[in-house]
Amino acid sequence: MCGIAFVRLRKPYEYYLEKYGTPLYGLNKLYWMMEKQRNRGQDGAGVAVVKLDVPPGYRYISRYRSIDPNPTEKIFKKIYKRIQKALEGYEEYALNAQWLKQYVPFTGEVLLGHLRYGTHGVNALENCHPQLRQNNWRSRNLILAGNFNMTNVEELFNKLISLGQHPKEKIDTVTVLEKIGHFLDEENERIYREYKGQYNKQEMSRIIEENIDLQRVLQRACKDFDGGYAIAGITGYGASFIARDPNGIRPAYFYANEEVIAVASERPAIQQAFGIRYDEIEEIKPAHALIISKDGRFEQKPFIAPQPLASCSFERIYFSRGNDPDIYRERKQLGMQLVPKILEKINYNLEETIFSYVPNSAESAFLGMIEGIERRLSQARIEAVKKQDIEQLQKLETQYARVEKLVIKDAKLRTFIADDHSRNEFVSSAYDTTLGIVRPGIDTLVVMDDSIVRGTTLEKSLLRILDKHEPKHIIIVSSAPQIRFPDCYGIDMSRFGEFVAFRAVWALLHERNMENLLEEVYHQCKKAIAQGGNHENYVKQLYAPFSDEEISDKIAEIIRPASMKARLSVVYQSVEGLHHACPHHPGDWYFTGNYPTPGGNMVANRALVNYMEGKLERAY
Ligand SMILES: O=P(O)(O)OC[C@H]1O[C@H](OP(=O)(O)OP(=O)(O)O)[C@H](O)[C@@H]1O
Ligand SMILES: NC(=O)CC[C@H](N)C(=O)O
Repeated sequence: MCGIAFVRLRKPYEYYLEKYGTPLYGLNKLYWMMEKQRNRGQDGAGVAVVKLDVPPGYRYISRYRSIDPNPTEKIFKKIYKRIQKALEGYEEYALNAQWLKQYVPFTGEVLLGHLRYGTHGVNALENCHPQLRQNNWRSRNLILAGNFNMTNVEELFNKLISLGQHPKEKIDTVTVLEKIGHFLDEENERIYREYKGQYNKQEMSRIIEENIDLQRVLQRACKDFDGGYAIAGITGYGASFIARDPNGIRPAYFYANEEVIAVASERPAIQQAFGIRYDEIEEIKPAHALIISKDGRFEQKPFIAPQPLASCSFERIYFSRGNDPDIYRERKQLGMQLVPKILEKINYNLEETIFSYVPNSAESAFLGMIEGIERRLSQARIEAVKKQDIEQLQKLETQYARVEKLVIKDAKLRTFIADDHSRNEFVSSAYDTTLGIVRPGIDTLVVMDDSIVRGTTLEKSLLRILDKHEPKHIIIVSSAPQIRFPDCYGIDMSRFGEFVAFRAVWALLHERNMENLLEEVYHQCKKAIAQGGNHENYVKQLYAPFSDEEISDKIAEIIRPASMKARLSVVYQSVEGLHHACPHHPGDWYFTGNYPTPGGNMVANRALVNYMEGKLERAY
């Protein structure tokens, strides 16, 4: 998913030194926003700072990146230490803007931070953002960091080659950087040609910087992008942009006052760093870029034709921080609306049921579920009073939802976004439980989780732990619907073999001797890939013959550890339920296979072919 954090100081640098008494004002805000977005990426982080109007001969771009287990902390420690060291013996200049900007790194007005959750390329330092495209002409420098994933990297890569470029790697970060960089170069040339003869070469640099049209650069650079993106870029002279994809798949928010412009992938990061109200934060409109000129003026400008809204609902269910007030309410609603299904599963027997949840992102959905149960109980009491049904009233008087904290998560990190190599081991050691609470052989456990993707968290850890309580029945409730299809817009879920829902369908197809459907779909997908162009998502046909319940039951069979004694059921959210709870984030391709871009269908088709042919590579 990746997280972006951006700060633009709109006033002269000395203003902040005077007002806040420190050269670290912008950096501290950036640090805060990055810390509050650590949920978005654990593979690495990076920070780049651009200083405005530094004389030639002095560095004006500083950048640190890290793939340390605590990368943000590591980077900022290093930055602060570096600044402190530069000031040693020169303490009297600590608030001298001109001196700081000439001699101390990271003392600039335009700051960009990034937390990486890699979807293309390995978890190496060189793949961390911000990425730099350097040049001796200041206006040709480009610094880029983004939350994005492109489905058509191959095509974009080939286009770069046809332009005569020689890209150093075939990953989307490089392709995106080179693509935008190329059109920034062309924009430089366009202006040069326009003013040629009117100014000398040195003056020309200023003229170019004054006239660069970033909207035009983005219009030309992004037109072939097929993917989800929120991309932040800074030019060497300080003008910057944050561009959001035409479907609004990836999130981006901003806040501006007379001192700063701040951008982040999530609202709580901005709200907390600046101590403001939520209604002061705006969403960057899909298909628009927030363009900030060198002098600090800003405007949202369209750069691509808008497409139907498909904002990622998985952001709401799991990815984003749960303390965004809207997300909090949506998650509660997701949990609340599962109550009828759950009550049915436990035969309305609250006395012998314990409710709990998997920390952390499922907590709000769990609270919603409990609120839903309490509401139903109070409704039932009101009805019993109305009917003067004393017996029912007496029964209801002692009924309540038995809530216990059964699962404890020791690890601070998120298991889902841990890299593939360490994930299994990490999952098995991440959770612990509180024994001695459940009545063996009597109680049923209802445990809320936000998502079941690979099912490894349940299979390798939670079910084993929960079964130690010797409950009669364990019901795992997922606040998200079944994850059936790959994501190709920023979440690293690109192989069918990773989805427990797909493994379930695979098993069902074989059990019912439907291998011919599998063969047929495989050939359709293969043909589509060979033909290229726009195709439908043929893989949907594999899910079509089965009901949600059939797939859920098969999932329960698959994730059930061999040693487990309790009965096991899995209850999922429906897709309609998801849309009801999160009406403004209709993107649901991982649940439905309805991709908002043609490249998405191709990714699903390719992922199936890869699976059938035993290829483990990503499908984009
Ligand atoms: O089915 P799986 O593929 O195994 O993954 C799903 C699990 O991973 C996530 O937890 P995570 O530890 O990432 O995050 P959290 O603590 O923020 O909820 C999610 O909340 C599920 O519990
Ligand atoms: N999750 C993301 O947004 C990833 C960004 C980019 N595709 C990378 O792999 O680094």
